[in-house]
Amino acid sequence: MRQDVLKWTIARYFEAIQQPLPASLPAAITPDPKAEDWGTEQVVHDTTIEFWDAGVIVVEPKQPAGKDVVISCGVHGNETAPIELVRDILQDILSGQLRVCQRVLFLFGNPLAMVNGTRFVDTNMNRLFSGAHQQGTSLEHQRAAQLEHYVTRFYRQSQRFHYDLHTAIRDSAFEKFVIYPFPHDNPYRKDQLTFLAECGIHTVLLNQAPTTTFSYYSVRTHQANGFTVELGKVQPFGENDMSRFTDVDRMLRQLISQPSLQLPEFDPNRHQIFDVQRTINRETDDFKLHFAENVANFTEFEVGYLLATDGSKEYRVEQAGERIIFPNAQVEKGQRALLLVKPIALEQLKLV
Ligand SMILES: O=C(O)CCC(=O)N[C@@H](CCC(=O)O)C(=O)O
Ligand SMILES: [Zn+2]
Repeated sequence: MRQDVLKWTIARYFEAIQQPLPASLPAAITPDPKAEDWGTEQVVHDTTIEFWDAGVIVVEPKQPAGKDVVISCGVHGNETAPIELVRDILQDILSGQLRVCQRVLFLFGNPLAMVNGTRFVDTNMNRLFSGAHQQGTSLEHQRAAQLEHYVTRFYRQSQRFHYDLHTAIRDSAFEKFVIYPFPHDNPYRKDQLTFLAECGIHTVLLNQAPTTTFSYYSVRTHQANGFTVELGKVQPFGENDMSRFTDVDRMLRQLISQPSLQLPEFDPNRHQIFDVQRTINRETDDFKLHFAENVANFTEFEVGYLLATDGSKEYRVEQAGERIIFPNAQVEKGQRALLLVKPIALEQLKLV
């Protein structure tokens, strides 16, 4: 009996970093010491599946149809729904049930944090891309550098995609949404918005500045169509309602198994767009949010409402319609503790 590819990832990663596995882990990630390993390469239906590293799996059809697709998950270790979704797609490829015609790089981002059941171990890995990993030596710094290296080694053809799958810490008024990384002078893509809508994702946040996230890295460095994709709320392994993700699962499978994806016409009414107005970084030890833990992403407060204090500095709602995203008072100093977004009309975007 073969190990499943997720359990194999955990076993391989812990071998590589020469650390013992914790005695008790969730069943979904507990390696079976007696099970057969995947080795370094498998061939299924004329497609080679290469195991470049723990959690770094390249699917290489004999005659690729033109797209290079990166699908990553587990950059935050406790965001389990995307990890289970990617595992299931991979299992179907490895068993021959899903025939792939595009080149695909699957990544399980942070196996150490997956085992810990935490967002990260030493530091938030999704702040360490575009070279930021050079400023430290933790395992997360090392892993971010390796992930950049593997993405660089993978991208070869000109049509490039990267869907970095996450879940949010809080509930969200719009359960699924994406962060569209800052495109610099490039237009927003109608076909990508339509693909996302077919995934059941109709809410889009436009980031208006460079960041050190994984998706921005692929967009900026490799000219990929890339997104941070938020698929609901963090849950422990085995407790996700995977029926919430059937559209995402179906569209990712179509993307990698069809030579040319048949999408409906672009329809502006399918998308609601938010512009990031303000990014509030934590500056002091005394950063506080002035609303409850259970207040959902996209909640709107009245103008003047005191959202947060950072030492003596106050952050209030400045404009009608501002909504909160990703509030987190526990972030390291210098990191983003809150985003404020506002709806904008799709007509205002440069679209192609
Ligand atoms: O729910 C939260 O507070 C965070 C969820 C999450 O991990 N979001 C990503 C967004 C990355 C981006 O801005 O593209 C993150 O914070 O890394
Ligand atoms: Zn995340």
